[in-house]
Amino acid sequence: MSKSPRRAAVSILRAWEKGHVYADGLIERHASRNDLSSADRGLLNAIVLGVLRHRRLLDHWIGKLRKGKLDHETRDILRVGLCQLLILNLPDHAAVFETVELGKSRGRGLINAVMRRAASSRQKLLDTAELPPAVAFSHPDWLYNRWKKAFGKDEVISLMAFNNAPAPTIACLNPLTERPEVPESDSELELPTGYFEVEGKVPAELLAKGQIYITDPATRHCVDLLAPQTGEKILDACAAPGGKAFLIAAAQGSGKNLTCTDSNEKRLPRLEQNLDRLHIIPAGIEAHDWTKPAPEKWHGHFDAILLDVPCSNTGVFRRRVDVRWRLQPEDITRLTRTQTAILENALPCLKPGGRLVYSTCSIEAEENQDLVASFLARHPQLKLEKQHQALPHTDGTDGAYAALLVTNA
Ligand SMILES: C[S@@+](CC[C@H](N)C(=O)[O-])C[C@H]1O[C@@H](n2cnc3c(N)ncnc32)[C@H](O)[C@@H]1O
Repeated sequence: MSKSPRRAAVSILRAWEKGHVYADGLIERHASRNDLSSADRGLLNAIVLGVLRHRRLLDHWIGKLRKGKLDHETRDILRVGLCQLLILNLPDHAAVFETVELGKSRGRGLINAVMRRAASSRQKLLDTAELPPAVAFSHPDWLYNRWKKAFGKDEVISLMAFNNAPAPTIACLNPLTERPEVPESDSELELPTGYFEVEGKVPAELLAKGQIYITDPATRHCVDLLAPQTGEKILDACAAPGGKAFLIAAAQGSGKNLTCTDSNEKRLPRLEQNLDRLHIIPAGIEAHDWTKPAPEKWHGHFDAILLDVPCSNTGVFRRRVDVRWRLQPEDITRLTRTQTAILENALPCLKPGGRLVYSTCSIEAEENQDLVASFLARHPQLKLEKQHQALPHTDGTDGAYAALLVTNA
């Protein structure tokens, strides 16, 4: 039986709180399980992402509207209700009535009272100017403090505001297939050639035929730095689900000299399917954990290597809305150890004179510029040719870092 999207939102928030699964996966699973219409799917998505983006502010409002303890379920119902009322601006009567319906009979009086109080004090609640920025823009204190140190207070506020705005869906045309008719668009985004904003429904047919790939334009920086040439042997070491492998094959005119690896075997079928749909037959797809030494067969084998390493994802918070609540400071330190090991083990696989691009979707210097600088200090045969850091709030794209390292011939 079809469940209301609001009820599904509460179940998802409960599951999210208890487990380690990311929100996108939970939304997809619940939407299919409950057989939601596309309008209801849209509402479910907006509510869950809205609650996760504005979680800290919603809790601040709940604290203002109701003193005393709340059980977890009632708190989630109130988050869902206040998100509809104050973030999504849905009509008061629907937001209040539908939210009260979500409660068990003994809790409905409380939910009703909080929702009505919120509706009548809307203006006051929405005036967040006096709140600490990390509360007003719903980010953890440690990240706010870290970014304030790195970027300055004004910039961190623009960054947090950017992270809370819904992200556009952007598609890249596949130059390996016939150019399709692209849907008309009123997009105001300035996009590179070959990219367009998808407004409304994603064109399923173009996707299925491999004529487009959904991606953010920031993902191209690392491949631009790598500058793959036709005929070169290239390794995409952390390749799943295949976004950058697609760009490399597109630049080379085919995937026949491209080797893709990933340590997560479960992600390999999706990588293979994506490449297949995009008309790319790579030289090989293999499971390999690059924190371990490279197999002998790859030593000195590649003209160019892309290391699109696992990272904190701090550049993509507007798309991965719940990462800010999962990430801990010690995760960044742990990730830098993995990133360094991947670099060290991939380096011997370059041919003399080869090129290596290290890339992340992080905006943390510790994972980017600092890590590359220490790597270079240990390998004087390498030179930093170029690096590029895209910042979400200044570039208007996802955050991304890429560094091109070249070896002496
Ligand atoms: C940022 S994602 C790569 C995205 C991909 N390049 C794309 O454009 O679609 C990082 C990938 O690194 C993989 N990974 C994590 N640790 C790894 C390791 N030690 N060796 C190889 N791959 C690893 C993850 O499974 C994940 O698929």
